[in-house]
Amino acid sequence: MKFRSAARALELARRAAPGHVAGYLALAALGGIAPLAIAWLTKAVIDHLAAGVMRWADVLGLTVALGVAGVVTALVPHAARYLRAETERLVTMESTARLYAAVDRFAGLRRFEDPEFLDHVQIARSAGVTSPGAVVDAGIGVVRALLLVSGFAGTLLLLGPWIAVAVLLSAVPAVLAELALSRRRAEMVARVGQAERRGLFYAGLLTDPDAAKEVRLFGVGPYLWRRMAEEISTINRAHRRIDRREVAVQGALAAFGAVVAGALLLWTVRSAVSGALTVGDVALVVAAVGAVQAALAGLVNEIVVAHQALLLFGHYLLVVDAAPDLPVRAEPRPAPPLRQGIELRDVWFRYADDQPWVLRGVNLVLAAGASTAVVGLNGAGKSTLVKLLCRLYDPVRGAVLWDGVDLRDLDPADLRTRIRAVFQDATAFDLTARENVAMGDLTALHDQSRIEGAARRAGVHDVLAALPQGYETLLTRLFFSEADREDPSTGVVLSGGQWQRLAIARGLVLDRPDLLILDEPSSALDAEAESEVHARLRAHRQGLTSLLISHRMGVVREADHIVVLSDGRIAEEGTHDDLIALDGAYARLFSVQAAGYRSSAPEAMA
Ligand SMILES: Nc1ncnc2c1ncn2[C@@H]1O[C@H](COP(=O)(O)OP(=O)(O)OP(=O)(O)O)[C@@H](O)[C@H]1O
Repeated sequence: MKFRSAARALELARRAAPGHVAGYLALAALGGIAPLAIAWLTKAVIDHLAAGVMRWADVLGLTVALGVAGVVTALVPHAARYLRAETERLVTMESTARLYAAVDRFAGLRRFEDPEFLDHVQIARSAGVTSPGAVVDAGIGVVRALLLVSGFAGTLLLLGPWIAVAVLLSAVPAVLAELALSRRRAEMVARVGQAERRGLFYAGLLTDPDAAKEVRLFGVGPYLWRRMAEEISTINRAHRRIDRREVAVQGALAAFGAVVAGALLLWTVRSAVSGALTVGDVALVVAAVGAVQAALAGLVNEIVVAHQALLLFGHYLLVVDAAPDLPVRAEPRPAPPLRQGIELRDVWFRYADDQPWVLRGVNLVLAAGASTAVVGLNGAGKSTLVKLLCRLYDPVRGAVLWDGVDLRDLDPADLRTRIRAVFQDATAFDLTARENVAMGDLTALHDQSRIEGAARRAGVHDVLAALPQGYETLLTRLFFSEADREDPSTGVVLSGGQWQRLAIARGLVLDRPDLLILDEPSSALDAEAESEVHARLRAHRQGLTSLLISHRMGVVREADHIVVLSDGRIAEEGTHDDLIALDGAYARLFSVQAAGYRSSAPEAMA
């Protein structure tokens, strides 16, 4: 599993920065060989000097070579650092692009409501995208350390086989102990992952502009901070336990390494005194023992880093490789313009197998060119119906048919070019007014007449045109544009109703969608604005296939066809007059609202 992940990380790096990876690898190899060359050259120079040969010509070549090796050793880390940073940047760019492309490919909403999957996304976004770079870096570090170890171990082998064996064996406990520690650390990281995410959640709340007013007014800041501190303490306790174990284990290993090095030094000096080794050999052994021990420690460290990076990369791969959340046919049919209508045929839906049914056998036809309105109490399933029409979910049973063709047979992206919706909880993008409107159809981004036309239909043009930079004004105080750099106070915050009109403009920027969905489009508007916006929408919807969801019965009554949804079933349907004559749920809802409007204020308050 780990090997497959490592191969994926390397493949990603090879694609993102082939030249940089090759250059970094070459420099790392040079960095692994240069110390060996220096050790051997030093030994040769010392041996010449110790033999009493004082002719400059004899040692000139060696000294120059030593100088060159020294310069290479000095320069390599700097060049390698640059290549390493550049490789990491390019690889992270590629992995980030792949991650967000993969997330964007999920055609539905299921993945975004699965907490376990969201955990993977959170780790993939933060550490996961940098992990392939870390894997490559650690891999190259392993190559360098292996070159160093094998070069110096070979050298020691020449001087006395048992020295090499002793030094290598002395590293075995270190390797095993470090790997065990790394495993423990990885387990700990997985264990505290929840606490870390919760800590981030509290930190986000404490600094979130949207939450700021309630946090302040209700005075819940200290409570949130205490909850965050509890999470941080949990994380710290887990880290502290591992750190203490590491100090104990690494201290013991360092002492053991020093004892082995000391014993070898004693033996080497004694061998030199007895004439079995030269003075140069002593220098070589000292250099080799230090280098092998340092390189083995480096090797273990790189393996540990690679191991942890691969664990994080595992979360990244889970997201990138996740199966589509909605099945899409291998060769989906393009969605044709709507001719007859959309039919929900015996549609059953629930959000998860262990949750109650939200829609229970809904049969409904949205006739092409007609306006349909859906009413019902809170939680009746109206917004869920909208999500099925946009194919953000598939029905659990039954089907939604577009001119008789199951939505599951159509290309979701193609289908969505035919549908526009104004959602109840439309997004306020921290972008300019122009971009906020154009999000409904990006082909209109630079088409002022289309942007303005949509804004006029939604009754928000005058507001947007009067902003400090008109449609180019940023609708946020979180950022400032280049034009505003000197005057960040020009970022504008719209009111709730103005945002809602802007969301309507977004829904109308595509001129004639095949289906226009309006899910509570006017809940934040004042009474005057509401009737004005609905008059415009009515005019715009003439001849369009539209679906309106609203609790405002005065608006609903205008629809060609009205459906009452109750507890996931269609309880009543017909025209306003039909339903009033039926004297059922619709008539009751209508008369309750009408009575509310008619009653005088003091009575209503009583
Ligand atoms: N993403 C979700 N996951 C699980 N349950 C959900 C989800 N969205 C909605 N529900 C549940 O489905 C039911 C229907 O919700 P829905 O939003 O469709 O109702 P609605 O008729 O639009 O209500 P309202 O008038 O309050 O907007 C509710 O019980 C709600 O709790």
